[in-house]
Amino acid sequence: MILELDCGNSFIKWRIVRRADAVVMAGGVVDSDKALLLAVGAAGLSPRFCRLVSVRSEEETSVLVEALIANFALSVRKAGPARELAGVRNGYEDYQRLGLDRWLALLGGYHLAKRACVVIDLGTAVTSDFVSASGEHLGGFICPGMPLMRNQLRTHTRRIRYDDVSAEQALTSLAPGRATVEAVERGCMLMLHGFVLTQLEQARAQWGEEFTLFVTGGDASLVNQVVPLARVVPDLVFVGLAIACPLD
Ligand SMILES: Nc1ncnc2c1ncn2[C@@H]1O[C@H](COP(=O)(O)OP(=O)(O)OP(=O)(O)O)[C@@H](O)[C@H]1O
Ligand SMILES: CC(C)(CO)[C@@H](O)C(=O)NCCC(=O)O
Ligand SMILES: [K+]
Repeated sequence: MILELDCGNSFIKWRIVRRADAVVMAGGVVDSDKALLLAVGAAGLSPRFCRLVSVRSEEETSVLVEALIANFALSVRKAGPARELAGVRNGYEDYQRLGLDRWLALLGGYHLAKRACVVIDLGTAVTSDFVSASGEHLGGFICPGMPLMRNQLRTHTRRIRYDDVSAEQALTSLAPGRATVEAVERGCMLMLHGFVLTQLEQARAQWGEEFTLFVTGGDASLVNQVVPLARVVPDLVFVGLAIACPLD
């Protein structure tokens, strides 16, 4: 069994896959190291190996790795930056600065598409990355995700206040809002839609229709309707993780 972790800024996505055939045996989303240790322990599968990607600080990541080793006596491999891997060339001026979750998701996308692709990851932040048919990573974009947009408005204004239930109800339509909650929720949603559509425009300008658009991340479902042809691959980071951290 292999424990796989995607340590994001807000949550840790985890799963345990069988080594022989990569079948997913257990998995989930947790919001702390402690919750992760509990969840993995409760799965009762005793993974002997762990591979992980983290966009957290070195210190935070080390604390987690130590805890995993102490609790489960497994050997841990961390994905690291690379100039080039699996036929893809990192497009950043300083390749070490590209977020490792982005790097793995685009490696996963290129591996699945085997042609030009755009990878959009909707989490705490929303990111987009472009890879050409020949495996050149052309760069990408970073902007705030839905939770950050809405929290910035709540934090920096005095009169924007509403609860989660009304937020969810507000999103049953995207018509102009007639209440604060509708105006904010629908406004932020349209920002997200607009972002996704401009990515599509840039891709078409470069490649015509010869590319694959991937959508991943916890909030992927928010943009489904605007890009019906997109491939929604929730575990794209894990696809890349297996490429970056092979066990043998
Ligand atoms: N306690 C929870 N249990 C199950 N799912 C949760 C829980 N908390 C959040 N989620 C969901 O898990 C997903 C988190 O994945 P996401 O890709 O957004 O990760 P993130 O850490 O916020 O972002 P990033 O990896 O980009 O930094 C979201 O869809 C969120 O709604
Ligand atoms: C952009 C995030 C936060 C998305 O999770 C992550 O990929 C990250 O911390 N990246 C480092 C900055 C960069 O990619 O340019
Ligand atoms: K992510």
